[in-house]
Amino acid sequence: MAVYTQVSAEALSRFLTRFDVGALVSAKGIAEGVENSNYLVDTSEARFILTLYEKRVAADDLPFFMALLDHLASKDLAVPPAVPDRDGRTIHELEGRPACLIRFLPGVSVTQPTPAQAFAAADAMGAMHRAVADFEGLRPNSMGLDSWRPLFERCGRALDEIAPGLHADLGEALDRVCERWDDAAFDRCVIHADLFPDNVLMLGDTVTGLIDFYFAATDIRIYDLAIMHSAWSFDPQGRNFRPAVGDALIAGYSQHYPLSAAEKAAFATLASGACVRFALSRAWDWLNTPADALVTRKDPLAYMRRLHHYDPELATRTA
Ligand SMILES: Nc1ncnc2c1ncn2[C@@H]1O[C@H](COP(=O)(O)OP(=O)(O)OP(=O)(O)O)[C@@H](O)[C@H]1O
Ligand SMILES: N[C@@H](CCO)C(=O)O
Repeated sequence: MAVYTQVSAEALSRFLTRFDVGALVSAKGIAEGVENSNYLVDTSEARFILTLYEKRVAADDLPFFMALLDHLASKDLAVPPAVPDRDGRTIHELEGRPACLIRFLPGVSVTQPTPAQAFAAADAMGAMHRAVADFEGLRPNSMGLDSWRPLFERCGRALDEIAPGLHADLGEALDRVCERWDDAAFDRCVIHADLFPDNVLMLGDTVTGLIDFYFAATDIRIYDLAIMHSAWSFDPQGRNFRPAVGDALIAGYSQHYPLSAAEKAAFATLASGACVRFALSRAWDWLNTPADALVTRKDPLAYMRRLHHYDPELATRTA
């Protein structure tokens, strides 16, 4: 579940009076997601998502995220903008947390994407990268390459409590990625940086929403596709690679930006970097979330297994 902050019906009704959105009819906590508290809110006029921002989203970053959502929505991309109140403000405070009322988009996120769905989703990512060409916002990637070693060191030897050998394996993978990563070689732009299947809403093979931009940052453009490739082209445990899905992602994205020879050559390193990034954030959460918490912990080892697909020479203690 992801409802960390409870919002009372009274507080929500009062909150909604700031907007021209009608009166509160119902509100339900949304179980999906791990980062923020989300409610599905129905009013007499429409349906909305109410998001209260929790630990990982810094309030100072919200103006960047809201400007990005607005920019993408204004270009007719299926991205939900925040709803402004009567004074034009989109960022609020509710129950002591930063909060935004977001337009609801139809669709469901797929758990086992087909190649056709992967093609459509990567096509949408390519369209997003085109659409940010004239977006002026910049945000350093707080989960980018420079953050991985400090996070690895903060996890420390406790990694071996998750699986014996994880400290050595992840350390070796990190060294190899850092040696090979060439920041200067590729185009940069604002990337989504977390476009997992659960952050794409679909109806059939059509993308109806790209959501959860709260890791969006300025970074290597093709790294966004590498993150997506590592998230979409495997079963959730990371055991089986699904080449048809991987190929469809590259084909869908190439409709906007065909991969250059240098990008093709670096793709496995960028995808290994994505695996290190998600193995580390998952490991940190694993070590710092009590086993009986209501939030489902995501398995870091599912990303160690993916790592071995992209870098088969790595040691295999934890895959
Ligand atoms: N604009 C929207 N329209 C429709 N549904 C939405 C919208 N935004 C969020 N949702 C629903 O809420 C769920 C949780 O949202 P979201 O992924 O943003 O949460 P999160 O806690 O940031 O999650 P994550 O763990 O992926 O970082 C989504 O899976 C989706 O079902
Ligand atoms: N998409 C991330 C969680 C949100 O950052 C993961 O699956 O590890």
